[in-house]
This record gives sequence, structure tokens and C-alpha cells, in this order.
Amino acid sequence: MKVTTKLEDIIESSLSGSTIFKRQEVLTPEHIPSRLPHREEKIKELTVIFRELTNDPSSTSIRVVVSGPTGTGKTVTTKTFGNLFKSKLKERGTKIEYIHINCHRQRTLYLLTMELASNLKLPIPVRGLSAQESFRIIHDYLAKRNIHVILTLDEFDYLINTSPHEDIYFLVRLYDELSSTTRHMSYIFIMRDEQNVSTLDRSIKDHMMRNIVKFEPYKVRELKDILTDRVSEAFQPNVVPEETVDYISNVYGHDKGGSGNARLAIEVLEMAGKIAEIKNSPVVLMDYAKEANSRINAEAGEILEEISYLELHPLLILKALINLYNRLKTSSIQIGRLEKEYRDLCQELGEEPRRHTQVYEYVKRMKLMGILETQQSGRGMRGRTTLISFSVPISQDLESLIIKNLRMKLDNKEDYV
Ligand SMILES: Nc1ncnc2c1ncn2[C@@H]1O[C@H](COP(=O)(O)OP(=O)(O)OP(=O)(O)O)[C@@H](O)[C@H]1O
Repeated sequence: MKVTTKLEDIIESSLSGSTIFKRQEVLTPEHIPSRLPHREEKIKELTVIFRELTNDPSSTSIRVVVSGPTGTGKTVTTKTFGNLFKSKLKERGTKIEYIHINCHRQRTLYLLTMELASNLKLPIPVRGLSAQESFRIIHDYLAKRNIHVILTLDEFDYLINTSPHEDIYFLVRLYDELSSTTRHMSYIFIMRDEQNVSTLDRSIKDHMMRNIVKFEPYKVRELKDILTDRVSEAFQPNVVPEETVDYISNVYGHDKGGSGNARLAIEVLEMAGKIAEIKNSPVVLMDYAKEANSRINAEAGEILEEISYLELHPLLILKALINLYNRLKTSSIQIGRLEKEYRDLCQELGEEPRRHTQVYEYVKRMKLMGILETQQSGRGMRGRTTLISFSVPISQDLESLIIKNLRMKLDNKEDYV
């Protein structure tokens, strides 16, 4: 009985408010902070590119590629730019909308067209129209009301990789397709790597790549500024010592060999705060940040261990996946493409490739082991296909581990094949 009361007390006191956090929601990925340290210049670059819209927005359509590795602030900076730019232009009497769509969530031209319509509160018949026809209806609507839309297509690499190229051409060459004399759509294409357009036609590439805004991984002192802002907004005063922030910035800062990923740095900060809370500590000690860091990497660690137990051909499949990732900078790969890369790799190494069904079996097994993730591509592709990705972040360590194991298996082939 006594124990029950105690446990209730624990829950009661933990529910009644945090001694560590002031506004924990500030640490979620969806939060848009009021300041963006070290991205002011990018906002300026985007403004200069879109400045043309201030004069006569219906005379031009602008296209920009925003590229950079994961966690470098592409999404948050573009959203902030879009919303601020929109209000400035509205103040000047220009009708403009900013719409941000994630291509990983809206995985086909059709779905993203529907999302665009829903953002504009434009009812479009759900059935019977193709994506292209729906897009034309949206464009007519914008033309009639003289509205200009800046449409950001986030994770555009994904769409390039998984959609028929005609769909990409339709989007990018919109004004060659539509007979409209006025222009009402501009685009921001967000990509991890602009080289991903290499599979597209030269004319499309030229069309897209005129303006590129590149985001670099964050350095130690840049992460420190970003984290310091979050500390003051999300935490109670004086609970996060400077050395905790320094520790996280040093681990993730690109100039110290880290990934330069602000998302992971903020995640570690939040988890360190939670650990402090659970331990009833009044401060978020550096040790908690260390623990948080290893916890966040632990799951990945276990999966890495599984890789050491794989045989030669599953390892070759993983190496093929890494090769494609390095080339295309997109983490989800169509199974057919992966299989082709695997065959090429086998040929290069003088190995007899395994048959189609066996390759699928290996993929299935690695999914069960937690190494790979699979998902079905959305509608709109010619037939459905399976997309394969790693379930852990692709890092230098992962690649080295796969290569090391691969070498071992190739050296002792007879024992393993
Ligand atoms: N300069 C910055 N100031 C404040 N917060 C930042 C800054 N850059 C990134 N962040 C934060 O880091 C996290 C990751 O940023 P964001 O999602 O914009 O990165 P991304 O480059 O789009 O990553 P991905 O390619 O994985 O989508 C978000 O929580 C974001 O608010």
C-alpha cells in the first residue's frame, strides 16, 4: 500500500511541472525558432533571387535549388524565408502564397497536386482527373485571381528517384506545358545533393540549376549559437551549464569531424534534459549529454553489430546501396535499381551474382534483422515498386564497417559463400 502511494507521488510530482524545462516543445523538429543563427545570409540570398517578384509577379517564374546535407537547416530556413517574404509582399499589395510540401510524404505528382490544392483551399474533384489536369485547374485559379505561389518541394531528390521523369519534367517545365501567358508559380527545390538531378535531361537540369543556394554542415561555434538559443527558450534559467552545450557542439561540429547536423545536436540536448529530470538533478550535467549521445547512437550501434554476421552477398547488397546513396544522395532506392547496382558490383569483383529471388530473400532477412527498411512507392509510378533504405543513418562508420566485413569475406571466400 505504502509503495503504491509513493509511486503515485512520483507521477504527481513529475506531472506538476518541470524543474528543467520551461517550454520543451521548442526542442521538437517542427518548432520554427524566431532566430536562425548563421543562416541570415541564406535568407538574404533567397530574397535577392526572388526580388524580381516584387515588380510584376505575373511576368516571371523563379526556380531555385536549395541543397545541403541533412540537419543543415534547409527546411527551417526556407520556411522562414517563405513566410517572411510572403508577408512583406502582401504589405506591398502583391497577392502571394507560400506553400511547403514534403515529397516524401506526398510521394507522387498526383498527391502533391492534391496537397497544393488543399493548401489553397481549392476544391478539386478527387477522381477522374490526372495530376496534370488538376495542376492546370490550379494554375487557372491562380491566374484568374492573380495570385503568385512560391511552392517549396522539400526532399525533391525523393521524387526524382521514385517518380516517372515525365512528372518531373511537367513540374519543372510547367510554362512550356501550359499555354498561359502569365506566370503564377515559382519553385524552391530542396535536395540533399544537387547532383541528384544528374539522371534528368540536360535541358531540365539547366532549367532548374540556374540558382543554387548551398547549405554547409554546421561548425562547432555555429552549433553552439544554435544550441544556446534553444537553451534559453526551452530550459529553466541556469540549468544548462555552458560546458554541456560545448560538449554537444564539439561532438557534432563539422570542423571537429562531426556531421554538422543541428537536428541531432538539439535531440541530444533534449535527451540530456530528460535524463537530468529523471535523476532529479537541478542541472543538465555534461555527463548527461554524454549519456544522451551514446543512447542516441546505441540503437545504431546494435544494428552495426548485426552487419558483422552477414554473409558475402548480403554485404554486397549493402555496399551497392551505399554506392547508390553516395551517387544519388537519396536514401530510398528502388529495389530494381539496387539489384542492378549489386550485379554490376558482383561483375566488378568477379563474383557470380545471386538470382533475383535470392536477392529479395536477403533483403527480407536484413529487414527482419533491423538493418534495412522497405516501403512501397506511392501511386503514380508505372506499377508499384519496393523502396529500400538503411534503418540507421548512413555515415562514414557504416560504410567502413561494410567495406571491412566485405574484404574479410572476400579474403576467406570458401568459408562463407
Ligand atoms: N540556423 C539554425 N538556427 C536554429 N535552428 C536550426 C538552424 N538550423 C537548423 N536548425 C534546427 O535543426 C533542425 C534540423 O533543421 P532542418 O530540418 O531545417 O534541416 P534540413 O537541412 O532540412 O534537414 P533534412 O535534409 O534532414 O530534412 C530543426 O529543428 C531546425 O529548427
